[in-house]
Amino acid sequence: MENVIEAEDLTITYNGKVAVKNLTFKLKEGETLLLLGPNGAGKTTLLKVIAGIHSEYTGKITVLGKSPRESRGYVAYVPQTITLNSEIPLTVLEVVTMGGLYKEGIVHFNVPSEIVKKSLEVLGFLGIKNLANKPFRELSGGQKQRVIIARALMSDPKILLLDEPISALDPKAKATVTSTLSKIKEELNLTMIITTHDVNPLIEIGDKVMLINKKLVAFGSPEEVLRDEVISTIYGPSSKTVKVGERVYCIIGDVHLGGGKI
Ligand SMILES: Nc1ncnc2c1ncn2[C@@H]1O[C@H](COP(=O)(O)OP(=O)(O)OP(=O)(O)O)[C@@H](O)[C@H]1O
Repeated sequence: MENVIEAEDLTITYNGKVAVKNLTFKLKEGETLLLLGPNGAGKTTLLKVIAGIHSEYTGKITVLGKSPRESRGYVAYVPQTITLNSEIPLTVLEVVTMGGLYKEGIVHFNVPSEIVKKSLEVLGFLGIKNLANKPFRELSGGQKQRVIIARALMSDPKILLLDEPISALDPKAKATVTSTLSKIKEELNLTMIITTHDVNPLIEIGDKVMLINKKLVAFGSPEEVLRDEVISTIYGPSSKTVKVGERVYCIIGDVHLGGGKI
């Protein structure tokens, strides 16, 4: 397996001010990285650098062997906030076709039939073809997130970056979005980086976990990173990990890592 992302001593700044520093890690093709850290830790900032949309950094980072800017066409970035004007009554199909139109650089409303066909295929692949003609703004949070993921897949990315895809969802919707991501991982073999405050629902799809807090705190397998002595350095002495079967889960005080109450 090839390394698709390599960072060495990466320090990212905004107008000269350090946001996150000294990140060194490698991610192989098809691996899923769960990126954790408290508010302001630098998670979104790192995704933006990998996506080639923020370039103020020192150190080295390559994406698919090139600079992030050069690899932009192969990376899909799903931001935390879905910026679709809810005043415009777009259907799900229209939202997904947008992903194909961006790729082709097309800016007219006469959507080529092959893009419509592909959009329906992608919706079918994610098991939500039945939503195609529904107004996007009327969907539940979990349905919206899956549609936005479908839109990101329209550009045939090799790398999928997802910023907080399960935050603000109820536990059932978290599980549905996680199984969508699991399907993408299994069947499309994409390399994914997923930021989250709630690692537990996603733990089953994480090959690697990175914990940052303005610098690299830990990077490795879930078992290597999700240990009491590691997470307590960031989340305090009452944070704990528990092993259930083969999986490790995090508990912080009476809440899971940034997530729901237990
Ligand atoms: N556009 C910007 N200009 C200046 N500083 C910024 C900008 N975006 C983020 N920062 C700063 O960079 C640091 C990291 O922010 P970032 O949004 O990457 O954190 P995060 O881990 O994603 O946080 P959260 O979990 O709250 O989304 C913070 O100190 C933040 O204030």
